[in-house]
Amino acid sequence: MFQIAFVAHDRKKDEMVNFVTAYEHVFHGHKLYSTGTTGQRIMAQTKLDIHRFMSGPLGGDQQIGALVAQNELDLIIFLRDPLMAQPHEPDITALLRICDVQGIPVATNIATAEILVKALDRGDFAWRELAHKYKPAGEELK
Ligand SMILES: O=C(CO)COP(=O)(O)O
Repeated sequence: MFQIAFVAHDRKKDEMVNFVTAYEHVFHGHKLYSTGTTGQRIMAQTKLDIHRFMSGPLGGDQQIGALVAQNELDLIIFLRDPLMAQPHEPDITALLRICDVQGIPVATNIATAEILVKALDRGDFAWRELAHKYKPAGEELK
């Protein structure tokens, strides 16, 4: 079981719902998280149980970033809108940065999301179990 987060900007929410619906069988059985509205939309369309954080502009990206900082997320599907400025742009940048700090797979478009979910289905995320085991949260203090 892995921990997976879904985040989608408004003009990407339909795409996210369609994507998660298509791969519902893969996501089933994992621990799922999302920002507020994204999770609401996915749960209305699927049978998945998702722990919803706050809406992105109200701090949801930061809450998901906190899980990443603690090495508690294994995959993030973050369908960003590259053509629309967001009021919480610094939060978005911070979330992507902390994913790079921790080396967490994050898909920011549907093509990458497809590849990662197929990898998840194939069992290619087993290395994350080792990451949990050998890199406990807070080990590397600077
Ligand atoms: O703004 C978001 C991510 O930056 C998404 O938030 P919602 O899922 O609440 O719309």
